[in-house]
Amino acid sequence: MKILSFEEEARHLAFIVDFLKVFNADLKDRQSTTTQGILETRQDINENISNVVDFADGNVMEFVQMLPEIRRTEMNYNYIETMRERTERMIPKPYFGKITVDGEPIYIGTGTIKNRDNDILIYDWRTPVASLFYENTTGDLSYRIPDGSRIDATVEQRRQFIIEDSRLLNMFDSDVYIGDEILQRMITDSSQSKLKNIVSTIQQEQNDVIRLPLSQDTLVYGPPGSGKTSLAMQRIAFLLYQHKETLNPENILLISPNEVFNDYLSDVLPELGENHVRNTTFFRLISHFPYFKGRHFEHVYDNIKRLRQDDEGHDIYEFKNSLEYFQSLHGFMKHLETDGIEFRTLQGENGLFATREELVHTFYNELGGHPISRRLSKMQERLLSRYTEEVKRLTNERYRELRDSNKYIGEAHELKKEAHDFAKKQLKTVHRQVALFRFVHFEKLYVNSIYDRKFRNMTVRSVKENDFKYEDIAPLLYMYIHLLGRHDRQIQHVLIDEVQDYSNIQYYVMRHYYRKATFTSLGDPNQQIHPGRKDALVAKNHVQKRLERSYRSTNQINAFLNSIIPDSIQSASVDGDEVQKVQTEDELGYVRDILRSGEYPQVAIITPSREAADHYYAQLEDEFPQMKNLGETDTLYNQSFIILPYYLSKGFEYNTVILTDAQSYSDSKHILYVLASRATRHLHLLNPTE
Ligand SMILES: Nc1ncnc2c1ncn2[C@@H]1O[C@H](COP(=O)(O)OP(=O)(O)OP(=O)(O)O)[C@@H](O)[C@H]1O
Repeated sequence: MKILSFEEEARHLAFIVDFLKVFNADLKDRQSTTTQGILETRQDINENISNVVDFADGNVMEFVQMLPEIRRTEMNYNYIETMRERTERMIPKPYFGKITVDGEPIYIGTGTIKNRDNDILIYDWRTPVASLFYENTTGDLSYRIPDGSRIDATVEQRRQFIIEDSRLLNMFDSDVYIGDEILQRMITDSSQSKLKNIVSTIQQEQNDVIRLPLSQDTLVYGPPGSGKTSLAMQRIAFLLYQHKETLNPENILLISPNEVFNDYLSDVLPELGENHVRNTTFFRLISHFPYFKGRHFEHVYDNIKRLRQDDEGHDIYEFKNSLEYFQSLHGFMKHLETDGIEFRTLQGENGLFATREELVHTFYNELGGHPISRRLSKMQERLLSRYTEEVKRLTNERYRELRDSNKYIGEAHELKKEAHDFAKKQLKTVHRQVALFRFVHFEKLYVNSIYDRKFRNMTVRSVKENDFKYEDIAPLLYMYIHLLGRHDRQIQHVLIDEVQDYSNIQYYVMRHYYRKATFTSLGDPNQQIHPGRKDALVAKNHVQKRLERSYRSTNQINAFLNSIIPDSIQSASVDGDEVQKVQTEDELGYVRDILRSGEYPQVAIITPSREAADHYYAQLEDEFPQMKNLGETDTLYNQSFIILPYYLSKGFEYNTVILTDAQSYSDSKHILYVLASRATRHLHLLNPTE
């Protein structure tokens, strides 16, 4: 094996860059020819084959004959577009690593590039063989291929490159340096405020998770900064690559703690060559079901605030999220097969449409042999046809009235229309109730499922006042999804970030709704900021992985985190400033000085409440127009100066974090832990408890 010198590697890079540039220019040419081709074919269709396809004319055949050609041209166009985008993206940094495997050099980058002879010049990081790079060592190793078997290989050399603007700046052989120089460099690089693409420095324990099979449910726990979110992104990119033929971005869903995550996704995925992955929050699940339209549910942020202020709400929150209630809910729903179902009486403007008793009778006596979801859909069918009949009957009745009364003049068809509109209006509410399954009284069922009297009465009040709490969402959805058999059919893989925020019942709502999907769930029990206690997640049949090392914050910040929760973090980071604990009468003045100093590229001011955030913003916005006051539904986080209430800061990181009024977190070490771990370099705590 020949070991290339720095100069030889630089020459190789120059050759690859030239190749990519020529390839890119060629693709651009081909793109314009293909666009022209598509335009000409379209024009041809327009001119020569009439728009109104006429079977008698025989031009249908002509059109059909052209279809494969059109499809081929469009596929060709898509291929050219992908490759053009890929080469353009890769010119400044074609690859970041190299391994020599059984004598053959393999360069690794963010996409595969082949020459005209089909030789691979650069391997996509997601190819099976590239996995060897992430073993972070040399010697006799093996890698897994898609059919699950393993191939033995000897890695003779592992090299990392620093390439910027198409120039080789440095290179490291991992067997020469102890530790990972590039990782250190990446960690210390605070110039970027965006979530980074960590593809060049994925660590072995992270690589293991990224490359787990799609069919595998996985639960990953790891301390703050251990790369869980980054890993989720890399895993999405990996799965999409490995299952190109069967998996599209629309088949993957990321469930994250807040809306701001959209921005994160759009930062990283395109760099990895992927886009259009769907992102949602648990709260947004309710909007999938029109049944719940008009019901007011407390948002998770308000829930956290309320529980922190008020001891009263804890009991019921904990009860509704407990495994015990969840298990009893199963029993309750099973029992509904034979007894206990609740319906609403349906009442039109013109009188009774269907009584509760009648519906119960149909459910148990006429349809009792079917599973519940089938019974309910059959009932809906029947009620809808009764509705149609009733509209007909009412229309005729009204028509006769109109016709016979000498008050109304008009043609017969006008009177008929008026009569029909009248009939529909009379039954509008009924129709809505039937269409949305509101004849099933889910709220009452929910109340009945609560065996504790005190909690049941409290829930009755919430239902009456249309003031549902955050903890009501999961049981209601769970019942709804189960009893009606509602499932999403498109999503094949779900990634849940911050999974510690969900109770078992919430988790299983997501599992059941996305029934066709496997899950990668990532979190950290130490970052549970909800004031209520929760049982540990029961993750049956999940592979459980633990990440140990943390890459985000300086050793000093990590030591501070360990002082809050002992032994919670293994720092794989660098040294920085001491954590600043400041007692001051003038917090605003302190913050202002930091912002004015110009020393900090990105500062997050984290406040204990929305009101405090608004107050700071009002005081600072004139002097610092680049400042952003992050709102609850904002999707923009990437700002040099940002103010945000503590509950919005989950999952993100900022170069400098200032915690104002830090003593307000003395009730929860977990909150303090989460907030402090947002800082990558500098952490200032204003007025913490001593
Ligand atoms: N292998 C790696 N190479 C370089 N940087 C890394 C690596 N893994 C993680 N990081 C960096 O560490 C930081 C934290 O990563 P990330 O946000 O994914 O962690 P997390 O586990 O989701 O944290 P939290 O639990 O606090 O939300 C990011 O800046 C990320 O780029």
